[in-house]
Amino acid sequence: MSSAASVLSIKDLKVVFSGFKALKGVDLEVGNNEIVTIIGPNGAGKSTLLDAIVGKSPVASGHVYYQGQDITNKSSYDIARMGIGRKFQNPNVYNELSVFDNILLALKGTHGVFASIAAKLTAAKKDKIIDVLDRIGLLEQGYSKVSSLSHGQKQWVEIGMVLAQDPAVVLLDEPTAGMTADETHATGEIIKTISANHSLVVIEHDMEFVKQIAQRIVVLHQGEKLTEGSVSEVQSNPKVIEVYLGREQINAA
Ligand SMILES: Nc1ncnc2c1ncn2[C@@H]1O[C@H](COP(=O)(O)OP(=O)(O)OP(=O)(O)O)[C@@H](O)[C@H]1O
Repeated sequence: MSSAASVLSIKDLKVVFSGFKALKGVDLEVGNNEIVTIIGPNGAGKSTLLDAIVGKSPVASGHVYYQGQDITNKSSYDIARMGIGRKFQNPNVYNELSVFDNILLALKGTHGVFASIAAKLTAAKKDKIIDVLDRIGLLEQGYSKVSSLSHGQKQWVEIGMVLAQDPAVVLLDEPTAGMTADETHATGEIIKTISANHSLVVIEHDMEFVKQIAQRIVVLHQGEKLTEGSVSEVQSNPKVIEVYLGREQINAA
């Protein structure tokens, strides 16, 4: 059974790759408009967890419920259509098209590059695209080619493409990878804005950024949930310091 208050409810999830247990029974609840941040050492199973939610990694046992419906092992296509949007680490944008056209192509119910751009744009679609551009902070760059944007701005276009699909849940895998400090901070503000209308699960390594956005942090380690809690709870947890934060501090020094 899923929890009534959760938009996403994960129960005892196990993922096994050729005998290797990447997830060993993970539970996770994500509430409406909540930002859940996942941290943990390399290989902890963070990406695998998001992959399992969107039907990209096969679930060996356990369940994923979305809005009370069991979506375990449904196809990625069906899960995306139902309302779970996923942004991957690498930008997957059309560089030679404008920011506006990239968002247009991602709009729900839009099919094919030529058909979408050639079709007459309804006022409703235009408003929707402008709203997305506003939320990702790229209104002024709407008619710029994506190729002219910075790395960080390209990442925001991709977030915009996810938003254009109207997902209830947005999953982001290291959204600030490769970004400057200013871009990282701006990404945090974008995520907070987005959370007014969506629930988010964000994998992140940058602890400053985690502190900026985090409401609840889940710590994964070797395929298991080590703990979860607020920033201060997690930061003062000796087990987390031992397996992750201590190491991060040494890396940052
Ligand atoms: N398709 C796969 N086939 C086999 N093993 C895999 C596969 N995907 C992930 N793994 C293994 O599962 C474990 C968890 O990987 P995962 O990418 O989920 O970790 P992560 O916490 O996201 O790490 P990172 O911070 O390095 O991205 C790793 O040991 C990885 O090598």
